[in-house]
Amino acid sequence: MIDVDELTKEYGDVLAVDHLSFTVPSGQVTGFLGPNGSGKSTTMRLILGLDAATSGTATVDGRPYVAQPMPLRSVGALLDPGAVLPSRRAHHHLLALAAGNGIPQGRVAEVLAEVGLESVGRRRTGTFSLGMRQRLGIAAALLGDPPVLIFDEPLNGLDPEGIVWIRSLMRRMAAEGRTVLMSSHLMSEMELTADHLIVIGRGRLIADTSMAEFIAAHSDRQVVVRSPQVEALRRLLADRAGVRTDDVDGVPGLLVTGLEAAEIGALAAAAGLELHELTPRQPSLEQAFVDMTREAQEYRSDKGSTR
Ligand SMILES: Nc1ncnc2c1ncn2[C@@H]1O[C@H](COP(=O)(O)OP(=O)(O)OP(=O)(O)O)[C@@H](O)[C@H]1O
Repeated sequence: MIDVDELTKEYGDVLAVDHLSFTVPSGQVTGFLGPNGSGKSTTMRLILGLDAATSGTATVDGRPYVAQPMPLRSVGALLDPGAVLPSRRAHHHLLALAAGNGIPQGRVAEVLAEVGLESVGRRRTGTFSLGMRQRLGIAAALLGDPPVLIFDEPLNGLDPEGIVWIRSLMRRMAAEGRTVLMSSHLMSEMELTADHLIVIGRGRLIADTSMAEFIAAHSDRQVVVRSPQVEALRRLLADRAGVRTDDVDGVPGLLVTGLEAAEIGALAAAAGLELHELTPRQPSLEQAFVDMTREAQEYRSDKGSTR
């Protein structure tokens, strides 16, 4: 279990993490979300003792990372896949990590196979693509068979097969009872992978909730409506509902909030307007996140406006 308590990090004038508290439980995948610069990587670095907190604490299974007797056996992390010497061969890189953490050498071949790099293990990492470096970073994280895994943007550089592979790896690790914390900007993938979400904005906690609750709480029910008489339809609906232009799929239409599809159909029929599409939109994490971010920005500008 990861415990973050009133964690705060200042870089000069920048408050990167601001009295942040949350718990990441075991047995599920927890997604870590926030707009660019919201403090996700900083929080992960603080949990891993790579940076010192200004105040507050972060512990893994009750101890700070630096106090773990065999860190790689306690926590596996992928933060910066570029942080490998380019002249090092992949399996030498892993052997060195294993030796420093009391991990049997045989484990190196196992994790190389697990991440699909067994055939290139003898190659120098400088010749690796971004996706291959990412896989090597994941191999390093898995090396000590740790109960806690922390992944910062693990999907970067991965091809579609790699993305599906990460999803099943994360799900399997959680099903085995491990604690899995992962950040990603790929919302559709996050929606398929995570059970729980920690959402931050400007270093502060915005949401700590299940995926289903987050989507339900932050996305409005919307209906996509297309019509050859789109302007007349807009005028008809504007008094009764939220109406935005929506040119998803390249066909101009309206995105209507606050009316059911049947109500829109009835109104259009009564006004003699022709409809070409009337589709309730399934709420998604992507939509919820965009809506939430908009709310968070309003919250932030309220709080931040000193002029
Ligand atoms: N070493 C550092 N020195 C100064 N400022 C830093 C440092 N590391 C991070 N910051 C600042 O802290 C804030 C949070 O950055 P952080 O990288 O943690 O965000 P993030 O949520 O991971 O962003 P992204 O989604 O873009 O990866 C940013 O304003 C960033 O510029």
